[in-house]
Amino acid sequence: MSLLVKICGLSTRETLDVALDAGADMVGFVFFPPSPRHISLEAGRDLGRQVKRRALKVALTVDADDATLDNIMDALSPDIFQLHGSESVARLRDIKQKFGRPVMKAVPVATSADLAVLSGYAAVADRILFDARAPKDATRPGGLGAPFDWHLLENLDLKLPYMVSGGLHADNVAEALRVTRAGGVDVSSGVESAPGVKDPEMIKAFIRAARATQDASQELSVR
Ligand SMILES: O=C(O)c1ccccc1N[C@@H]1O[C@H](COP(=O)(O)O)[C@@H](O)[C@H]1O
Repeated sequence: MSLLVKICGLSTRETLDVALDAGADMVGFVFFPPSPRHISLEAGRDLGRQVKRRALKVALTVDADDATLDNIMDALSPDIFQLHGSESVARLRDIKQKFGRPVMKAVPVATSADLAVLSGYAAVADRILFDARAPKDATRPGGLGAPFDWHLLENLDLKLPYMVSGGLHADNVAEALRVTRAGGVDVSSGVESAPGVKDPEMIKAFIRAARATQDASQELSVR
């Protein structure tokens, strides 16, 4: 299966176009006011229209209530929800049933004990996103540009598709993919010149570097 590349935290028409033109499979929009990448519903509506099915639209939320998700559905009509808070298995089931969209559950990772939650989520999530666990005093649970120890996923036996994120950038994405064997990668800080400010050249370099790992593995398999 081909590698999924997600560029998250897009907030301008210009950088969204750069990500789409460079071949992002998923474009993420953050609906979480404490984040420097938070966008309004109106911006979500506008950016969502611009996507025109060139990539999957991902709505990132953190422990959002039904009213918030309803508003996001109306504005962005996301293809998938990225649930980046402490949403329970029951809440995932509830969201899927109420909103009829697949869900990608972010699982914070710092030690192997953090993987214990997988058996519960695997029964209901459509995809798992492994992200670095944020420090206790962080203002947000992700988007901090910090990696986790990818070797914790080395012996992972998960039937669901999964992606990795946390501190990825053009120079380490190949190694992250090699170690984790993930089917996708997600980046925010690693393609920014400052928190919330996406950099077109960094977006292009990230997508190029991720795709290069795919080309290399295809080359190996035809030999
Ligand atoms: O981007 C944010 O501000 C954010 C806020 C709240 C939860 C998650 C957030 N971002 C996600 O975190 C990971 C890692 O990001 P980074 O590349 O280390 O900056 C990624 O999945 C973002 O989508």
